[in-house]
Amino acid sequence: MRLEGRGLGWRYGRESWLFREYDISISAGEVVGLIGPSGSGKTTLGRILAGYIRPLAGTVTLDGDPLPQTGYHPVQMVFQHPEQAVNPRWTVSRILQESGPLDEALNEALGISPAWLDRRPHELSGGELQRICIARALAPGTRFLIADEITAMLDAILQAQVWQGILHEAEKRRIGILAISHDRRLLERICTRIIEWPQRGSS
Ligand SMILES: Nc1ncnc2c1ncn2[C@@H]1O[C@H](COP(=O)(O)OP(=O)(O)OP(=O)(O)O)[C@@H](O)[C@H]1O
Repeated sequence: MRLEGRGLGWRYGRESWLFREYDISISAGEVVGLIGPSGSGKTTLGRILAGYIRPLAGTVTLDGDPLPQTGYHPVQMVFQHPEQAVNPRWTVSRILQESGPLDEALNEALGISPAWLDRRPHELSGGELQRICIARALAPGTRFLIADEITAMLDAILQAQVWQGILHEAEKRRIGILAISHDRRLLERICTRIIEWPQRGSS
């Protein structure tokens, strides 16, 4: 399976184009790093690939077909700020089950404590809540994961543990990953290849 963006272009309102004619392709099982300057449009690209926004130019396809409009989305995105991605009134257990039944082995691999399940988001730390968002995004229907600075708030040991859990799951299920990060050392450790995001105006 292949997630492909062809000729992608985006700009906000009348601002200059953040990117134009941008091509990107991620295959099943690949872990692709994306690194580049702050504010250059990497998150926006991720949102386009995950189907949150339609590109102003170009197309996104999964094995040649447009991204599905209904049902569970095979391209999941996890953001830098987990508190913005969950319903604050729901329990952790309900948040996790939004995308399918609880997966105890995956939760354990991500360092999710069973004691958190009855809590609400504000009763977890940012790093704890992020692991919930990651587990939710790795439901059985996920084929690609767009990971946007997802472990920036974790210390080095937890960061390593969480990525180990994600990579183990991805390898088992041949999930393709786009890891967006400013941390080149992290990307060099986890990725099969790294893409340098083009400078603004260079494409
Ligand atoms: N909804 C929006 N409306 C207008 N401008 C926006 C919007 N979202 C982002 N921008 C602007 O678009 C540019 C690209 O933002 P984006 O978040 O995609 O960059 P980024 O490369 O992911 O940045 P960072 O590495 O800092 O997370 C920035 O200048 C940002 O201020």
